[in-house]
Amino acid sequence: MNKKTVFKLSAGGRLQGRLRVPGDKSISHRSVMFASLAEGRSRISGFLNGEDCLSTMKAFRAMGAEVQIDAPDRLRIDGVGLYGLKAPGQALDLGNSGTSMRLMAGLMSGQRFGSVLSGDASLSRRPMRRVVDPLRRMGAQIETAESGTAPLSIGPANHLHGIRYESPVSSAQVKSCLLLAGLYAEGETVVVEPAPSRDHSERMLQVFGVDVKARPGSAGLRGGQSLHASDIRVPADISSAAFFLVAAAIVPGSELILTDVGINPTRTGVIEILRRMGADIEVLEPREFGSEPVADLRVRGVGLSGVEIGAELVASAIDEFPALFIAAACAHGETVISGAEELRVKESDRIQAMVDGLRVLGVDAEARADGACIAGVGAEGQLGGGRIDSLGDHRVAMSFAVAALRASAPIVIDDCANVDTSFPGFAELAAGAGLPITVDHGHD
Ligand SMILES: O=C(O)C1=C[C@@H](OP(=O)(O)O)[C@@H](O)[C@H](O)C1
Ligand SMILES: C=C(OP(=O)(O)O)C(=O)O
Repeated sequence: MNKKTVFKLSAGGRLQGRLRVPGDKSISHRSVMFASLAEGRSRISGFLNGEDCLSTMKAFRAMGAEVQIDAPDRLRIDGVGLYGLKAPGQALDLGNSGTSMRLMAGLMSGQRFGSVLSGDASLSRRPMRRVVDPLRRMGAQIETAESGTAPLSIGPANHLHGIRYESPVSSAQVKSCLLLAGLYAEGETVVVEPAPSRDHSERMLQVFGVDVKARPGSAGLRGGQSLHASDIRVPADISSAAFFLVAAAIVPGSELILTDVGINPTRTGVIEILRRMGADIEVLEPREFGSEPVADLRVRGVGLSGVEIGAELVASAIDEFPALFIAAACAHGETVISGAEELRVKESDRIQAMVDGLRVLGVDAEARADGACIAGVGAEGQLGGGRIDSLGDHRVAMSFAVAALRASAPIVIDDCANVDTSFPGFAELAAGAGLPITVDHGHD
């Protein structure tokens, strides 16, 4: 019997309405981490009550941070101060969450006690040398499995010293990891990246009173600075909104308004790419939630055209590519994606997973080392139906759910339980807006 969660979609449909997707995952993780390290009480609203952020929350509770859940999206955190965390009794299990593991690798490297960070099968395949190597250069005692993967064993901090690190990858996880270690290091820690990655850590650390020198493509701080409690209002996650942007954009006649969406410029590549494809997206009432810009987004369905997406747009849309593969499959003409090799080391190999799934739906798609080439069916054409393996990757699962709007036959998607890591309630919210989805949770 199938024990896994399956999404079942009938073909066709059109989305309409006004909705708010859950809180930003990156900002929610950081809110728990920084509030736990701060002195005083912080209140978080709009928190993403998804499995990944709950893994972070449980880890900090295990180290003595007082986290009260006032409502699923409201937390009250009594921080323990920069040196107040306690040794956890056991390994910290970070589930499916790369962000938790990489950021905490930096933080734990600065503690006076040792720790072990572990994760599920997918997280245990993901590369960790990108954080371990620079952390060792800072003086951290940290070991990986032979393949450079989790579990990570981190020894008690001896003496960390700041470094200037030119990262070969654009990664907010690497940058944030080193900044967190840098809080415990002597001198300054500076990270320079080939292209700017999301800057939520820099913005939020400043809110908590840390002097961070941030410029597009680099960030630095001096060690020993303490954090002061602050209230955080988390915007709706543009990475979750992306499924709805694509869902409305690929079906002429649809119209959606997505409210309170974070539009930090390091995250808005998906809007830029969809607009280049011809999508009608309006940014309404731009405003701020603390240090993060937000707006309502109105999207209307019109015909899309294929485009070339190069390396310069990859970092600002990194998690939105699975959804963009679906937009490309529905567009008129060819879409060529390059410079996106990072997609191969996410929860799944997202280039292969998306190309394989599109082929099941009859789309002419080819995987390349650093991207893909997708021949779209155009506004008049249709995708086929079929059975797709999401490989347990939340974003692959949600992307193929959206594809059903343009399919000629039902789509069944296997292994969808991990949608709860980033977007709890996706199926219900999408069904309410008109996506013909039902969920089969399987049986034990
Ligand atoms: O810092 C973060 O919160 C994240 C950074 C990105 O990863 P990389 O830093 O590996 O690009 C992104 O894919 C992930 O979902 C969240
Ligand atoms: C890559 C992702 O997350 P993480 O790296 O935190 O697992 C994601 O959410 O798409």
